[in-house]
Amino acid sequence: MRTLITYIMVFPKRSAFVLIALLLAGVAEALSLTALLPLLSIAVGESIDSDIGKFIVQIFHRVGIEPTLEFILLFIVSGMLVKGCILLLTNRQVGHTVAHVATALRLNLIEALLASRWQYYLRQPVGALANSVATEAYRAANGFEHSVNVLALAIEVLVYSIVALFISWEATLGSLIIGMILFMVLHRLVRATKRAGTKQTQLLRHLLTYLSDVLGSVKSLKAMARDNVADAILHDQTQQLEKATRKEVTNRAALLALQEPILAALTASGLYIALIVWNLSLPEVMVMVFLLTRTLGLLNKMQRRYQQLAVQESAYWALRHAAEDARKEAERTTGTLTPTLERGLSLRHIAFYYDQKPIFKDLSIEVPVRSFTAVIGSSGVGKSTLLDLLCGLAEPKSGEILVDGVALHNIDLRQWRHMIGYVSQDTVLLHDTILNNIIVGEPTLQAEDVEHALKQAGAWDFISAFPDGIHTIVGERGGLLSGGQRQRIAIARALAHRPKLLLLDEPTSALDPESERVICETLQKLAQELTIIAVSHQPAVIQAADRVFILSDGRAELLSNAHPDANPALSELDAAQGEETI
Ligand SMILES: Nc1ncnc2c1ncn2[C@@H]1O[C@H](COP(=O)(O)OP(=O)(O)OP(=O)(O)O)[C@@H](O)[C@H]1O
Repeated sequence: MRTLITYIMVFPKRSAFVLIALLLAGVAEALSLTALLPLLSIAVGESIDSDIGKFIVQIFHRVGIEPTLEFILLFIVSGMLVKGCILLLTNRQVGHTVAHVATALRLNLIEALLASRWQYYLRQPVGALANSVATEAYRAANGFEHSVNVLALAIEVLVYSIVALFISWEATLGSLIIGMILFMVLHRLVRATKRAGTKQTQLLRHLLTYLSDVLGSVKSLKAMARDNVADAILHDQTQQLEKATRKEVTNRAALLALQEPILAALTASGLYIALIVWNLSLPEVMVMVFLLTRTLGLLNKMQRRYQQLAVQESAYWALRHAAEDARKEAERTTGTLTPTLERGLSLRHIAFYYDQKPIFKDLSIEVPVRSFTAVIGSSGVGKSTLLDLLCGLAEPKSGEILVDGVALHNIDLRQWRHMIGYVSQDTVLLHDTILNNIIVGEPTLQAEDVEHALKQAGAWDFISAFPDGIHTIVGERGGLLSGGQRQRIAIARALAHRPKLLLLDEPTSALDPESERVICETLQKLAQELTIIAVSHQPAVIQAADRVFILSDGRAELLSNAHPDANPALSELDAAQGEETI
């Protein structure tokens, strides 16, 4: 019930439209059916003595129409036709609405997640997100359809009951009470279906999270013949899912199977009481039985719809809670100032912790504009974290990050990030063309910008050699390209929007010496126009940099100001790594 009300409150206009349409369809049908009574009286040659019958005949006379058999038949058929047309329009609207609801739920979750703090986002399993966007959104939208149908059927029951009340209020009340008892008795099956639905939602989440992890590392698993281990776990989860689905289907079938005989028994009893105990006339009894069977039939249909809603509702709540949790963890953007990068960047006395784990204690770094700064240090010392701080993906606990002397927390983060080109350590390309892999997220980019960036990144030569050039599909996670080719495309992606600050996390780790030399030369050239900070272990990058900082013990130390032939940073790095191993 809570889900039903929530759906209506979340999508009020669409629900109202569908409901009104369904209501009109119900009224059209009920009105045409009320004509049944005089029709039957005329058909069997009896005088019309019921109130409703007289009332209808009076209305016909008032509008100057003689209620002949032909006319009443035509009236009923027209009523049904109107109902059919309204239903057609309604169902069309329901279809549109279901698609709209699914899209709205998907976008809501994706937007909330993308706007969340980086630390929160990092903890979300990708498979669960894919499951939410695909399966849960679809199931939740179907739940909306069932909700509106439950409401529409409830209104139809009301309309039918009102019509039936005019004929015999005793029989109507009696059958509604019996209908309610039936509803309550069979509600156990609805509750069991709800549990099966919740189980399915949980299992699908786990299954898809695990599946996406397995598929992400399938190469190494296959190479070590461990893919059967994944099989076993997936098999087990699939079996549990099958069990939950079986329960749901069985409960649904049981509800359907039990409703019909109970309804038949009730109708037979009603017929007996009306004919034998109350001595009603045959036309009256026939119309009444028709209306009551229909009312109880509608009640049953409503319960079946409600059962289907119970299966899907857990998907809606799972999706909604995921979005709400993400919104609670939304990135705080307090800054409003427009950033410039004319003088340089300063990190002053930065302290940073992951939970309780200290990464930086007192980190200070100065980076002038139009320079190439390399940051080195042993693994796990905090090099990538430093780049996260510069992008505003992580916030220092104390100390300041200044951009042209303005504190980063006073700067509009989105504008600041628009000025950044970022190449991450693990280059993951989209399963799309090279062109789209570079344009991604920046609709203003043209093919010329892409070509320029590819040339800057030293990728143009190998791409022009492909038969489809920049329209070549790179495969799943860029799997159809070599590691070095992927990295150069990632660098081109970072350069395409002509950033002012280029941040690179191990930019040449997958390159052969020749490609690395080309990239380093490119970076040196680029440093004449923009500011570059590269985290690296590669000697070539360290040698190419103007300035090298080494991170250790939560601090940064400047090692050189130029790139001499024998860079002291390299021996410092070796020493630091040696200490780490000891
Ligand atoms: N999101 C996170 N939550 C908690 N701890 C983290 C998180 N990210 C990194 N760490 C930890 O913080 C430390 C610094 O990580 P970081 O990735 O910055 O190191 P790094 O110097 O770039 O390492 P590498 O050279 O191996 O890439 C590591 O010990 C890591 O385990």
